[in-house]
Amino acid sequence: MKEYDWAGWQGEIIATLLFVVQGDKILLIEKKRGHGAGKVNGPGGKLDEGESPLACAIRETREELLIEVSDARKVAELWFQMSDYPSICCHVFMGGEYVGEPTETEEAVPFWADLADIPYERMWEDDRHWLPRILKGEILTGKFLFEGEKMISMEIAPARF
Ligand SMILES: Nc1nc2c([nH]c(=O)n2[C@H]2C[C@H](O)[C@@H](COP(=O)(O)OP(=O)(O)OP(=O)(O)O)O2)c(=O)[nH]1
Repeated sequence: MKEYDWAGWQGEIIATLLFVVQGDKILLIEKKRGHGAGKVNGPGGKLDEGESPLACAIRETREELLIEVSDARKVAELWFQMSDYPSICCHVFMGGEYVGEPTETEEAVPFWADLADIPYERMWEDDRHWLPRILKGEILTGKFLFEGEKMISMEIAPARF
């Protein structure tokens, strides 16, 4: 894997992801449009002006799945440096309580996956390295360098927020 100097790195975009877990299931989406369309991911997107990452994660999940999550907490911060898209600092949240029914929208098709059978082959290449760890309760930072769709550098470390 390639070395990358992250000193002084700043994301051009600040974005969020929110993973809802209930029992042995995780709520995922097939993303219909935007960056990563066609991939499986959690709901999320860019911060609005003046919005906090937590408020953004909850809003994006409301807009994409029509559910209101009430107990989201931050579990990871991921830095994505990409060759073909502005760099993204992504705040990742996890929750388990919500009202509403996960519903398909213009942005996403929701589905529940078994925690033991998450479809990593349909997800971004880095996800298999950090998602299992946050699902076990770890708090992480991750730094990922992409050349197109290919991950060419990865650093993951324990964190506290
Ligand atoms: N799980 C995962 N998510 C990623 C990776 N790279 C990456 O940009 N994302 C997520 C972070 C953001 O939620 C989203 C990209 O942000 P974006 O804000 O540019 O795209 P979007 O079209 O969803 O945004 P929006 O217009 O709805 O606000 O994709 C990755 O490697 N793994």
